[in-house]
Amino acid sequence: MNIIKTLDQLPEKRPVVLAFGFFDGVHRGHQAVLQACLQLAREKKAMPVAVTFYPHPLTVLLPSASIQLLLSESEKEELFKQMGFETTVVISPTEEFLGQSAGRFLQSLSRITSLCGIVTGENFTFGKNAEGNAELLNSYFLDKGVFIQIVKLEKAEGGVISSTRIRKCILQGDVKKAGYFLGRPYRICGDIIHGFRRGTEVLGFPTANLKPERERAVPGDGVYATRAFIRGRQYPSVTNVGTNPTFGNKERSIETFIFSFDEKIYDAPFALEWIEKIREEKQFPDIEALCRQIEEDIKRAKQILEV
Ligand SMILES: Cc1cc2nc3c(=O)[nH]c(=O)nc-3n(C[C@H](O)[C@H](O)[C@H](O)COP(=O)(O)O)c2cc1C
Ligand SMILES: Nc1ncnc2c1ncn2[C@@H]1O[C@H](COP(=O)(O)OP(=O)(O)OP(=O)(O)O)[C@@H](O)[C@H]1O
Repeated sequence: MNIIKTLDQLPEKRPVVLAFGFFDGVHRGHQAVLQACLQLAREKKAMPVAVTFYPHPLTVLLPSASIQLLLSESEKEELFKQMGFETTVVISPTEEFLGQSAGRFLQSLSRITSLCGIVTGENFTFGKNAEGNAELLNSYFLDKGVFIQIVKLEKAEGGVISSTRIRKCILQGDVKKAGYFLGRPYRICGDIIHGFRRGTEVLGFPTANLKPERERAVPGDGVYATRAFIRGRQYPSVTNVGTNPTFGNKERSIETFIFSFDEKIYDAPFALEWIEKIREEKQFPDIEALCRQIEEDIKRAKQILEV
């Protein structure tokens, strides 16, 4: 994947079709925009380019805001690549960039000599206070030889699919619905860290403790059917998110019990796919009651994962 940092660095000789957005999650709505960009580029014999941002514009305008993202920068680029994009522009948005008027942004686009098409969704906005919209983009380029394609909004379950809506589902534990809106299960990559070793020594259910990236959306507390990915292989598993009230931990942890697995995995890259919530995390009166419940959780996870 060829990553460039500004629109000025786009090739001057080869025509380009751009798709604009933050694209967090690369959900089904984003996929419609990106597919339309690939298709238009094929028709125009042009290079399709996804134009995105990092960090999230909100955190630039409001540094105290914390946003819980659905993808890391590299995961988003990998998804663009899998769809067929060879080049991505990742703009680091400054306050000045975000504060420019819609008119100035349009002028800067019209200076790209190789620009032959732009694709966005119906709800795309740009410029200070989101004053520019898809309609303005269309009217501005009407007589400038740049084809503007506005993609209809992808909807599901009574509303428009959006990154914000998917983040809410995940925080509320509805990872099944999040996966439906994303078009694939929600996935978190991260390092394995050491827990208190109670899982192995007290309960008989050893767990891999996942430490996700700092800005990552983590499903709400509860027990989930999950799939773990280690060294390119996938394993059915069950994951508890929470503070382990039975033991009164202070910190929230993400602990995965992988079925039929007894390797040491501290240094291996680890990823977890979240399939469906099983139950809330609870305080148990004793360790035996917790263990009995974990046995039930494993049975239910196996049903959900069909293993
Ligand atoms: C499937 C599963 C379900 C769990 N459910 C609960 C729960 O409801 N309440 C709780 O206090 N701890 C629960 N735990 C967490 C255990 O308390 C935890 O695995 C144990 O404290 C080991 O922690 P350690 O890895 O830090 O040693 C669950 C663990 C697993 C694997
Ligand atoms: N449901 C959708 N259907 C079609 N296009 C969409 C949809 N949602 C977003 N888009 C388009 O995808 C591009 C990226 O949008 P953006 O990153 O703002 O996503 P979003 O899901 O709307 O995010 P947020 O929830 O943060 O507003 C834009 O061109 C936008 O118009």
